[in-house]
Amino acid sequence: MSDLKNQRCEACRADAPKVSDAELAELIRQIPDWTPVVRDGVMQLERVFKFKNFKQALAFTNQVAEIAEEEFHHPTLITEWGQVTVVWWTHAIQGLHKNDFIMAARTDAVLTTD
Ligand SMILES: C[C@H](O)[C@H](O)[C@H]1CNC2=NC(N)=NC(=O)C2=N1
Repeated sequence: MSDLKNQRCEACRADAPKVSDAELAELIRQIPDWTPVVRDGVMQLERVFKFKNFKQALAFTNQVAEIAEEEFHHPTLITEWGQVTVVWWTHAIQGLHKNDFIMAARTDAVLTTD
């Protein structure tokens, strides 16, 4: 199976299944810097990226926004001085889909393509 970061999101329908516990265990190994969190009963993937200042944080935010638009799959982005919190989950299924793991890997790849 190719790396997550080289995969594309699939169109996600409301009846798409959430990842299983076994899939979660396998997929999270490929994005070790991300943490599964549950908020209001919805499982999400979260990572905090640190930067030297607000300008760098904002530039990274915009790069993540670009890939989100490319895949039409969108994160929560909290942009602050020196850090950006990125949270991925699939609203349509109120949980985690493989798309969220692909986008987390694509987010990590933004850092290495500057
Ligand atoms: C209409 C609906 O918002 C769109 O199909 C897309 C937009 N971006 C999205 N992003 C995320 N994370 N989950 C979605 O379910 C989603 N749906």
